[in-house]
Amino acid sequence: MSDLFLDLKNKVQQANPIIVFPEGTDERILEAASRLASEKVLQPILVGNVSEVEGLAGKLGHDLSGVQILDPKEYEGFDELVAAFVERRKGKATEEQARKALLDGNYFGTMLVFTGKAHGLVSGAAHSTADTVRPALQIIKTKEGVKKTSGAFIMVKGDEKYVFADCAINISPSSQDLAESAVVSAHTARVFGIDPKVALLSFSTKGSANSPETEKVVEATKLLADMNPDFPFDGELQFDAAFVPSVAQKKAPDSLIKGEANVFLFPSLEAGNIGYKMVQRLGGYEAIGPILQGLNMPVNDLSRGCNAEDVYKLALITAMQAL
Ligand SMILES: CC(C)(COP(=O)(O)OP(=O)(O)OC[C@H]1O[C@@H](n2cnc3c(N)ncnc32)[C@H](O)[C@@H]1OP(=O)(O)O)[C@@H](O)C(=O)NCCC(=O)NCCS
Ligand SMILES: CC(=O)OP(=O)(O)O
Repeated sequence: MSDLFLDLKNKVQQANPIIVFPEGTDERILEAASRLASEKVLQPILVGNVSEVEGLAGKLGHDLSGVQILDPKEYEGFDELVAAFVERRKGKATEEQARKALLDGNYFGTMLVFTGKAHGLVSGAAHSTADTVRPALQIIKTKEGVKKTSGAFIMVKGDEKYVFADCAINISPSSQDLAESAVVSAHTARVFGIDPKVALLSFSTKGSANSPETEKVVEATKLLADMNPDFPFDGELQFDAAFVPSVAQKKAPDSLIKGEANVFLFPSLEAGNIGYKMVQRLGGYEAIGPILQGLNMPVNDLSRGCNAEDVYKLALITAMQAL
């Protein structure tokens, strides 16, 4: 495991937080939860039918000592969660709707986090991003000053670390969304020991093309400048002008980041989601995330293409966000 994650593990281990995994019968989740508990890194809660979860763990040879299993149908605090859900949704859910929703692992797990019974949640190995994050958007909500959450990936290969955003949430971000996302992504970079140099990406560099799509990124760069952030940034830049110093010199000689960007803001979810998967699958980078940025409490999504190691690492990140 890289220094980044060994460091995270040491930090998290001291606090030993409770992390809920709504997909208790997913093999990758079981493997990661068993490992996290046996290494005493954190206290996992698996959501699911107890005999089903235990049966599968037994079959796969995973020890569940130190792992709690909660079945929403049998949970003794269920009525309390229903009342808290109805209260939080303020007229948007009846008691009957709340009872139905809370039988779903993602809603149940999110309410455990919201009510302080767990410190964070990791899901999405077997659910789409929409189904994983919707409960968090409705219940946990964004922090003061953050209008929209966005999904960042930490892309890691050896000592190289980059932040890619938004690869998961906002399908067609506005220029304001992009500027705000740049600020929270720079914050995410710092959490992972990256000194942020932010590029707002486009298919155009400094006016080499002109269209509503390029204008959106130009406008986002201006809005970001108005926010007076404490990190270097530039846009609109093509990826090569953002990442390769010799190309930056040709295409954007006055660029503040000089082809040394390490935080990349994609102009649309199409670009971000396709881009991260290409770098992961063709470039051989580990892609850890998506880390949901700007929420009040840590809830993180997995790609359905994840493996147990990805679950383990995203759980470490989630636990660290909870410290
Ligand atoms: C994220 C997503 C699921 C939200 O869509 P949705 O469920 O239709 O959202 P709605 O517009 O119904 O809003 C539901 C709630 O979430 C909130 N919300 C929606 N998007 C949000 C965002 N980006 N940040 C914060 N809150 C958000 C809304 O304000 C609303 O809150 P309310 O019910 O308290 O009023 C949707 O944008 C989506 O599907 N994105 C793409 C996900 C994806 O497939 N990614 C690729 C794989 S990673
Ligand atoms: C993040 C992501 O793309 O998730 P999935 O692969 O599950 O759609």
